[in-house]
Amino acid sequence: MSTPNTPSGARPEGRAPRPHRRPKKDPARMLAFTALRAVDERDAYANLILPSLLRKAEKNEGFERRDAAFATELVYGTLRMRGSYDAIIAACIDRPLSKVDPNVLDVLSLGAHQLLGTRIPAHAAVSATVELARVVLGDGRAKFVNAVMRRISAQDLDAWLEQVAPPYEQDAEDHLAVMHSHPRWVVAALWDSLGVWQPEHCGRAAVSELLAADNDRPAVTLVARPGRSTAQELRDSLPAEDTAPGRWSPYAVRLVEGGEPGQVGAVRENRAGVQDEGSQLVAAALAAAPLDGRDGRWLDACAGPGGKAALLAALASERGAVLVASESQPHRAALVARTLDGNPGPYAVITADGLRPAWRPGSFDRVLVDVPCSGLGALRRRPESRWRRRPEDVAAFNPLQRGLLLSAIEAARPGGVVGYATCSPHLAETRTVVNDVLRKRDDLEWIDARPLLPGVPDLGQGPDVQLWPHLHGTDAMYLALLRKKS
Ligand SMILES: C[S@@+](CC[C@H](N)C(=O)[O-])C[C@H]1O[C@@H](n2cnc3c(N)ncnc32)[C@H](O)[C@@H]1O
Repeated sequence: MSTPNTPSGARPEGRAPRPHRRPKKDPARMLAFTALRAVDERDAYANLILPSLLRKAEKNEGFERRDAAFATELVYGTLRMRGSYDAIIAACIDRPLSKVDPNVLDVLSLGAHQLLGTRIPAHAAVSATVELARVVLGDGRAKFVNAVMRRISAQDLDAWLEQVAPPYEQDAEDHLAVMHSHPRWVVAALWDSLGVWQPEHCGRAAVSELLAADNDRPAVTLVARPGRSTAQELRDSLPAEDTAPGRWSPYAVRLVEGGEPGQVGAVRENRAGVQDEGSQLVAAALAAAPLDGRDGRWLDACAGPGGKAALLAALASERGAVLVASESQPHRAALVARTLDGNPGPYAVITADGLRPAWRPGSFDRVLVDVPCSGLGALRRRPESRWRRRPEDVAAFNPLQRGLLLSAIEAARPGGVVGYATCSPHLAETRTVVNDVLRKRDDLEWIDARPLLPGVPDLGQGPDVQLWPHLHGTDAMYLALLRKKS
């Protein structure tokens, strides 16, 4: 609070002027603010900018693991919950959010997350946010931040959401969008898809669970590349309490709080990697699809950065087959080469446009085409992407998705198998693409993928499969398997 001056400008007797105190710099909060600004201003990706800021802070500011974990939680949590926090901040100020300086809004969002999404005591969250505001915004705007933070601290998250979300009965999608911090169009798209795949479990409770799962931090999952390491080896290389077995994939190990992939020798040696179980299931299902005749040439037509290719290459090696991993972006092809390095059997990494194939038609026995997509199935991992994506992006991907699937079909021999995968449950990117292609061709048989994901429940009516974060604990991967008739 500033001390009011007397009319003459002299301070009232007996009250010494408060000495100006330099604001205290808090490195973790400063770093979180810098990361948020980069995401907002330069469209940076949090999962890329944050590790580089943390590396610098470790080197120059002596950041420890605890500081890094705190800064990461601040950035990821704030970005994920931004929709809910914006609605709450809007209720605490008397002008539209669009009129608030984005720097101020980022400080307020970080503060709202500390107040409403962490266990930091309210007084500490308010004072740390005001200190941050003094450093990055100056004393004048810090007073505004102080006032808003005090209003936010008046109630907890549930009470705020109850107050600011429109009633469910009035507008169900808007209600869920505010409650679970998703754009409304994403709520609508996920709900539509859930309704098709899980008609019995697609009511308010189920869709709320799905949206809430998008806001959970996903556990880090490792893949033991077959023939190169085993799940048991991975578990043995960490303290028992740091790991849990995979739920569905025989190659998976889940890291629980505290487990670090870098501590695992097999990961450092590329014999294992970090990979969501959904992706492991997709690669394993393609490899397990029944096939008559030759089974020696496999293609991953959209391989970058190489997670599924590495599992496929390891499985191919065990069977004496060769994997060609193809990717259109040279820098991503380089990542594929790095991921596949040391694979025991033969493989090739090439840079090629899947729409203009570098191979003769009918060359391959198994083909995976894991197409570029909206990524709505991996919102847990990329906290800013839900705010960046637009509904029109989905339509924009469609011609490429269809083209890549048709090309993959051309690449397969008669009798060969094609797996069409997306990391999105949006119907326009999944079943609609496959149905469109099936309508145009009579040389394809739609294989039931469900038995190829043994033990995995709630996969729908088939023949394709859709995984869900709230049901399977995986990204929302989609897989359709097609066999080219002989
Ligand atoms: C969803 S990602 C694949 C992820 C990968 N399968 C994995 O598990 O690591 C899609 C990839 O397709 C690539 N891509 C986009 N257009 C392509 C094209 N026309 N031909 C080949 N690859 C393409 C993108 O660069 C991206 O690396």
